[in-house]
Amino acid sequence: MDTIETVVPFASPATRAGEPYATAPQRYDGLLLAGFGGPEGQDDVIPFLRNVTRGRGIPDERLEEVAHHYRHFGGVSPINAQNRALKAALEAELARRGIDLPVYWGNRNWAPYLDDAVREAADDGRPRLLAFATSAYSSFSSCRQYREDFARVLTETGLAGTVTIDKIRQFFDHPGFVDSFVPGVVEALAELRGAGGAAPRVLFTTHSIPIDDARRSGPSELGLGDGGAYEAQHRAVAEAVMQRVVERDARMADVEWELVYQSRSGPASQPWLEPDICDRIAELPGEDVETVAIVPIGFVSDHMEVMWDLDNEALEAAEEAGMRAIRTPTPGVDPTFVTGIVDLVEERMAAVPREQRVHATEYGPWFDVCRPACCENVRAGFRPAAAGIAP
Ligand SMILES: CC1=C(CCC(=O)O)c2cc3nc(cc4[nH]c(cc5[nH]c(cc1n2)c(C)c5CCC(=O)O)c(CCC(=O)O)c4C)C(CCC(=O)O)=C3C
Ligand SMILES: [Fe+2]
Repeated sequence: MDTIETVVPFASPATRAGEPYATAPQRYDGLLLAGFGGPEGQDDVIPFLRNVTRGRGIPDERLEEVAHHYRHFGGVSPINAQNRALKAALEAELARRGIDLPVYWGNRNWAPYLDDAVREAADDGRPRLLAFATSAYSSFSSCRQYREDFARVLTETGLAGTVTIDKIRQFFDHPGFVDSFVPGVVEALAELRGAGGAAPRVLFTTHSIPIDDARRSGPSELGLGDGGAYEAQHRAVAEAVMQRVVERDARMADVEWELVYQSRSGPASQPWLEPDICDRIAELPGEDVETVAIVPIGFVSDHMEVMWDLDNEALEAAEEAGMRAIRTPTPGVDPTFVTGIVDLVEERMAAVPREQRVHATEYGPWFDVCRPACCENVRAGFRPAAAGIAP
């Protein structure tokens, strides 16, 4: 059998050892902040969407239908500004702790591209990169696609074998992520409930994905069914957030929560995770629910899915249903989140043993290194991925 060196020479020796957790401390030369990317003007919109859908041959007319969300905001996605702010916040926190780790920011789908970030790190003589991707859960879109793009970029730049990229574990249940949602939910519930009102409903919301992708999310041996690790991780995070909310405000012990999905795309014939947030909102008045807190646990910042699909569509659905609704904040550059990311960087550099790692749910601490078929996408077929165990 081929070894990882001959098949996918993209990861550091620490990762190639074949263990799911880093076993020895590892020096890194730079932190690769890997984002999705978004357009920054009307002329960028269609080229950006062609990048997002590359290899799938989607005609421009169909892309123009998706484009209207971006067109509505002048062709500008807020996501790049949010990643610039995150980069600055990470640099400040790394400097505060005296960690010599320059941050290289690169996106999968728009400038600044991952290719340029990796070339820049190589030019600076900093070849051992540790990546933080701005996506917390396990699935093709939120984990593996980043790893495949790392491998593609190392090949296309000719830097495979020179630059290595390891990836920080999926961080859905790191306290830095989980805790950052709590104050917003506490505040929203207090506001919605007012003085002695009925219990509001909490809708934890995340990006829908095809059920085929959900089933394959995470290592198959966990046997998590149709929703896979993706759904299980979200349910666990929702529960952890609610537990912390009730610890802070005991009046909310009777509040019920649900997991809902948003931003579905793709052909109607393909099943995606449900229920859709707007469908649920329309049903709630019939179940005597009068107010709703919408908690975007699937997103690290207020990008287009939040600004359009929640602040526009979901809040409108609530208004039509005659319900009061509050959308709570995403982590953004909240210090709880930023210090949590740097804690994850330190955890990985020091190879902290699994038992000593902080985690807020029974599904954590998630693995440092993915298994061969982890989050594979059958539609896309096999592509090599960085930061994984040898096939
Ligand atoms: C799980 C998930 C996250 C992670 C959540 C997170 O951690 O952020 C995420 C993030 C993002 N997705 C984004 C944008 C898009 N996603 C698309 C398409 C798709 N996303 C999917 C899933 C996810 N996507 C899926 C299964 C598809 C269908 C493709 C297929 O069939 O395989 C399309 C194509 C058009 C369309 O199909 O609608 C666009 C334009 C942006 C940028 C927003 C901005 O600009 O602010 C961000 C951060
Ligand atoms: Fe997406």
